[in-house]
Amino acid sequence: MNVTPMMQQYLEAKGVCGDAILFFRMGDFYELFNDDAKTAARVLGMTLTSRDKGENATPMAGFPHHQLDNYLGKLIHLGYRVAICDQVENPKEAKGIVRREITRIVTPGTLTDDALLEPRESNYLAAVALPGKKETAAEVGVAWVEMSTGRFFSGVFPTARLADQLARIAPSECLVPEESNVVPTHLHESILMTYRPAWAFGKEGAGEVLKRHFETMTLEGFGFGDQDQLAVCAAGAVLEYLEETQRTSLLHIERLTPYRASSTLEIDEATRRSLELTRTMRDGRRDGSLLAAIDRCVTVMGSRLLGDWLSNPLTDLEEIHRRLDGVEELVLEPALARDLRESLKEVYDLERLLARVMTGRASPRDLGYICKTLERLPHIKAKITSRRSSMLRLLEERLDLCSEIRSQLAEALDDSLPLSPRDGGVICTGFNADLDHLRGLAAGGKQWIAEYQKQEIERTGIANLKVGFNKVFGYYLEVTNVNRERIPTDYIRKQTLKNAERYITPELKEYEEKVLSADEKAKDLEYELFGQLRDAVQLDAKRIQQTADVLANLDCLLSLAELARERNYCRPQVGESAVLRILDGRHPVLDLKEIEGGFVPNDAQLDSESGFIGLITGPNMAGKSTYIRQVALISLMAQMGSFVPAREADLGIVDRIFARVGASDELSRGQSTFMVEMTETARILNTATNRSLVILDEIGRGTSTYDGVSLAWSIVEYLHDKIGCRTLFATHYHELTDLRSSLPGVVNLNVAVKEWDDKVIFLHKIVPGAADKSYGIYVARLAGVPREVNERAKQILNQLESEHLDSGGNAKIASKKERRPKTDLQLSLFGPHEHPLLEKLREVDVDETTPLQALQLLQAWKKDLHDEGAPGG
Ligand SMILES: Nc1ncnc2c1ncn2[C@@H]1O[C@H](COP(=O)(O)OP(=O)(O)OP(=O)(O)O)[C@@H](O)[C@H]1O
Repeated sequence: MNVTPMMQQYLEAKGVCGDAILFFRMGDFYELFNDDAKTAARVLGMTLTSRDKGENATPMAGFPHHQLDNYLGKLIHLGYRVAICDQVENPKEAKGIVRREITRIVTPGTLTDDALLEPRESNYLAAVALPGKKETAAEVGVAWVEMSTGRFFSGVFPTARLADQLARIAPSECLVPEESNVVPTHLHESILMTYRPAWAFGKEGAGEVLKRHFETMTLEGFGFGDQDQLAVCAAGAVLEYLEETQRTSLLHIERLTPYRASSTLEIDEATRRSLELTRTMRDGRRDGSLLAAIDRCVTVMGSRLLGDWLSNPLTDLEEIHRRLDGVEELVLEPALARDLRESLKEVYDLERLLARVMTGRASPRDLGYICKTLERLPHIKAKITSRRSSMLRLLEERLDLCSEIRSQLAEALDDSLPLSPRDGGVICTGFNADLDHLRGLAAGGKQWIAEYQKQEIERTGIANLKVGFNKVFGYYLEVTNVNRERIPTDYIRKQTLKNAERYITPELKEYEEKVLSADEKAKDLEYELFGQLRDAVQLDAKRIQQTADVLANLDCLLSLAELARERNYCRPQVGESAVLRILDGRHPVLDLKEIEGGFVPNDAQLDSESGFIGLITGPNMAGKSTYIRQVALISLMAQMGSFVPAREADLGIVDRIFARVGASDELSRGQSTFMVEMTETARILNTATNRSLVILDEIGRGTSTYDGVSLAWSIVEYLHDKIGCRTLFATHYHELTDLRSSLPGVVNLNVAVKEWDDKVIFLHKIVPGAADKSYGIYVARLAGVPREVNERAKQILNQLESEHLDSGGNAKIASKKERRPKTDLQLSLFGPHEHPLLEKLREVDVDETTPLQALQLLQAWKKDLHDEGAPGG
């Protein structure tokens, strides 16, 4: 097969971009070939064509170059890597075929394009390093970087906690050694796994790459010691990958911060999911999560940092108080807070702007945004000077005004700036004398041309003679054919049109030269000056980065203060003792929603005196899950330094929060709901300490009643006797309320319900004592289960309540004779003969049936009946 030189070039590029899809620039288009074209046709619906015919036929698909972001974005979000091969020389100057090179490889974790990033969310690339090839090793190193801002962290974690850490970081891509399966497969759905050669994670290579990048002899200066070897390996693998994929500078990654898990509250993966901290359980989106509900930041930097605060609540009392003090001061000074928020509204995304400067991608407009942001600083600094709280004082101290670079930018930049630095209009008049001179020349030349046109009209008497300009001939004189006779002899003909002729004169050409070259020189000079400005910003990068961090912190405090004021939150007392006392607590997310009758606040008290294990019984839909979740969220919010939705709260620091709430969709893990529930419960029992907070909902529901009760019973005993941690346990098993008599730390709670006129009203109020009824049947009625089924269920319930269970543990239902007086419901329902459905109905354990299951059963029964009645059925 003949390969054209262009195709040869394509194949070479393809050879070095691994499994990435290659966008190959040809003129004004990006083209995809072979399998790449087929993939794009399949996943993006691009039209598949063919280049050449016969044996050389090559599948091909393409799009206009200005749609790059669009196609790139789609592929990246679908989890593909994309390599971009651009033309790197001007086709006009090319000798032979134009030179092309891969200019970057874009992957989900290395995005820097604004168009492809969520402004309010961090986008991390992570790497996991293992000691040698040992997957069974006790520890792993994990590093993660945010390419668009340059934030870079690394730490060592127990291998058993890897999934928890990855859930916390939520990277979009993760580098792992080839052939390693260290990352649990269920995480592969949300994180693109990129396999790298083992050497990339090696001790020597990693150390070298880091030292070279940071230009240091050792990493001790960053706080890394011998025990952090794996953290260094992971960080090295990250940098090595960035060097390979990014063809731009990585200067904005100027620090590697060691991450110490001990200073943050541990939240495992399942808990994070159950509590919907930063994403919802149902669709994994930010909307609907706790973060979205509490975010009142006015800058995107603030929003990203708030996400970090929420994902990493603190355990250090002093640090928690520092944040709370800062929030409190802003709550108590609403005018100050308002003023600061107004100022922050004019602050741009300094972190990402700076990263663009460092990687050489900043536009003149970006520099303008940096300048505008820096101009807000003196006002902000003045406002936070001499404040009471140490947090605000510290922020004030760290807020570097960056005055020199600010005035440099302000003096140089024009008011309205272009996107491209090459088109001129970047530098304002008065900044550079040479530039002003060139612009004067260009403008003067234009003026001369206008005069010249006037003069020539007078000289020739041709009223419609005009001077025009095009790229091929430059300036010309245009005369319509009617006036051809009057053309002076010194006109030189250049171009003939249908109705007119175009001429030049030596004089015109001379001025053209002046104008064009002045214009061009002015643009070149502007480009040079722009480059100098960009370099100047680069030199001050550290200072600007620090200021960006201050602004983000300030915005977070203001956001928390705004929320506290808006929703009437209180400052929690946070201390060392193992108490949990909340008065009139509310669920931070539901509290914001319109709920009929309003959200009902609830108290909570867990401590060694009044009981540290709260056992909550109550009907379905009463609000048990909401209540226990709300207690966990309030504790967590307090430890991130936030005020909490309550009238009062006294919360002893917790080291870990465990929540097993609601069955999530576990099918993808290939495990039954019950298995997952027990695995998670096992983890809680094995890792909780007496400083932890445990929230359990309906444990044991997925198995038979006796199994379930027994398990739930022994779990509560274990938590009580062996762990002694604050616990809330919501359950349907009323039997468990007997635990109170044998375990002094257990306190029974239930959700108040009012019965009125055969109806049940959920009051959503948690009250002391055990629930005496289940109300599942009422809930089934609410869900729309037909009245007949409901009536019969009530009957069965009455029987069960009087007779309980038989010796085999099965629901004992009265025999036919006992059960059926003449007016009995079954007669009217199913006729005089025992219908097979009755047997099925008897088998139903109403206590164990959710409204949904009841509906499904009913549907199945109706179908049976229908099939039976059908002709021939
Ligand atoms: N304190 C409250 N104030 C007002 N409405 C509430 C309150 N708590 C819960 N609700 C409402 O009740 C609904 C059911 O709450 P929740 O899911 O917590 O009940 P549950 O007792 O856990 O039910 P199940 O046992 O069926 O899971 C919620 O969706 C909410 O609309």
